[in-house]
Amino acid sequence: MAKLYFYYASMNAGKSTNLLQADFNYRERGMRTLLFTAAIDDRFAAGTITSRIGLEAPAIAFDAGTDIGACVVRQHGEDAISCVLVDEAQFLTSAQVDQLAHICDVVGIPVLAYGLRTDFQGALFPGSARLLALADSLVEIKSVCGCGRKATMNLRVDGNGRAIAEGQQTEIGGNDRYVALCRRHFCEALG
Ligand SMILES: Nc1ncnc2c1ncn2[C@@H]1O[C@H](COP(=O)(O)OP(=O)(O)O)[C@@H](O)[C@H]1O
Ligand SMILES: Cc1cn([C@H]2C[C@H](O)[C@@H](COP(=O)(O)O)O2)c(=O)[nH]c1=O
Ligand SMILES: [Zn+2]
Repeated sequence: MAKLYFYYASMNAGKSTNLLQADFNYRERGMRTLLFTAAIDDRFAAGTITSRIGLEAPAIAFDAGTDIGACVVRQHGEDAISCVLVDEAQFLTSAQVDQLAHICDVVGIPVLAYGLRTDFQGALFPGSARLLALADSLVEIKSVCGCGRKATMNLRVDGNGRAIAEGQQTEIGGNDRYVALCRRHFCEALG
């Protein structure tokens, strides 16, 4: 039975790297995959999944209006797909996560979704909340805070490295705008 996996982590933990390794693993065995990433994340070339370690691969860019379920069914009808991989899964809508579950349960293709668990205020993203509720398997990708504890939180910082407590949930950025911290140091930074 195909399963829905949610690989979650803080920023800079290796989510995209893990995704690209899993994708390579399928493709080196001659199996076809379909990759998705959020159109809103424009840090790198549009429609590309890029890891900080330098790996990259083309992907279908999704936004809130993308019917991922229909897209996968159409592509699968043309040439069988062995695995669907989704990066930046925190930006999925709840309905799109339901489509991913449908792809597993009805179409029979495993889905590997990679994303943040929480935002800069420690709140769940909508896509992550639905994945935490629906996924067959929840896998944490671990990274480390400067103090040696597990970095589970994402602190948003300004150009001077000062913590930002208020703002929109979505603000695209990399290591210049976010620092992955353990809960203790995240809470201390927010005062
Ligand atoms: N040259 C490198 N060699 C090994 N690891 C690296 C290198 N550059 C970055 N990394 C590691 O890659 C990880 C970030 O990978 P990435 O897939 O971009 O993360 P995420 O998608 O979770 O934000 C970090 O743990 C970082 O330490
Ligand atoms: C915490 C947080 C993050 N984001 C954005 C910032 C990045 O563009 C992505 C996550 O990138 P990753 O390195 O691939 O994990 O999400 C945001 O919009 N709001 C937030 O609170
Ligand atoms: Zn810490």
